[in-house]
Amino acid sequence: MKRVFEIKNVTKTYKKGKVTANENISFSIMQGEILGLLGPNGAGKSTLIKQIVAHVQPSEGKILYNGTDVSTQSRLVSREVAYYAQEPASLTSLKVNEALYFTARLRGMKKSAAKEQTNQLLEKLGLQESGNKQLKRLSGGQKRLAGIGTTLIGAAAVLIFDEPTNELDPKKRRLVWDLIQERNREGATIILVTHNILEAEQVVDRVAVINHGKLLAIDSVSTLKNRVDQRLKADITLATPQPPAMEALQSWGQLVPLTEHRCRLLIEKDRAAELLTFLNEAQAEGIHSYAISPPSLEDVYFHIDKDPEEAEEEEKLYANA
Ligand SMILES: Nc1ncnc2c1ncn2[C@@H]1O[C@H](COP(=O)(O)OP(=O)(O)OP(=O)(O)O)[C@@H](O)[C@H]1O
Repeated sequence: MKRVFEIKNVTKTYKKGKVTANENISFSIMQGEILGLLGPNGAGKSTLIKQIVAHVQPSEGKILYNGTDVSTQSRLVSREVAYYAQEPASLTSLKVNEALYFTARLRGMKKSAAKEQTNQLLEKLGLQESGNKQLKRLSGGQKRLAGIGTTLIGAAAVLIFDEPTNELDPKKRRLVWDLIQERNREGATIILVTHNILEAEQVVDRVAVINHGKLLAIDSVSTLKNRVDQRLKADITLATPQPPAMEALQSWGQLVPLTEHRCRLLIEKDRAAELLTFLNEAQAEGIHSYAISPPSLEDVYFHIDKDPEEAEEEEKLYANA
């Protein structure tokens, strides 16, 4: 598979070296993939993206786009790589339809095609009524949708989305993920910066986890999941503290008390069916409700991103259970 971007030993510091936003990061972004960039606030994700789109220069290292340094081809990158920052200062005085249309033109579309795609996207995103409004006059969610429109418009080879579904209602979230996946199926490479691990898990091929400016892991979702505890989690809500069923629960696997009314049972996969039967029968004995889930990308994230103190605390908790 072809490497679209190669990030090579990138370090970015601010404030004369006092703040290290990215530290010696190296990885490649492959053509046609959906790569999720995960990490907590201040981890260094936006800094990395700004360097990928050549808005900011690395302090050390370099970034190649199709084999050539991005800093020597920033015009080409801005044509081929669609990125809408979370709070773009420059576009907010434009009307929504102007922002879409001009972006399409900047990406090399002919006037008539740009107009047509602007109208199509306004309709798809449910923004027809807002087409003539200035971006700064839109609600938070509408602004986000307009930003997604400016990323989707044209035929960019790479699309970068920063928290695309923030502030969106559930229907619009679904719509946005569908549109992103549609562009990916058409061949676009997608980079997705997000905190929303649960939603990202549905769409990403690979995940890069960043914290404190460092790349902590990069791999496919399934490989990363293999790094965490493979047991199923049964999260159980108790009708009363210490109900009669509690003793029996302990014989099923590792039982971790969470609160007075909640506990987590970790069981081997092959016992799930039996456990379901038991839980249904045990409801009369003080089990209020339950949910059984396999390892998730969220587990992976917490596993990778755990600081040593937290890890020790958790180990103790599980050891005492
Ligand atoms: N222009 C700047 N000048 C000084 N420090 C900066 C600058 N931009 C970012 N930083 C610092 O670099 C670090 C990484 O910031 P960055 O915005 O890349 O994080 P992020 O992962 O995108 O966070 P978030 O999820 O909150 O958007 C932070 O400590 C931030 O304060």
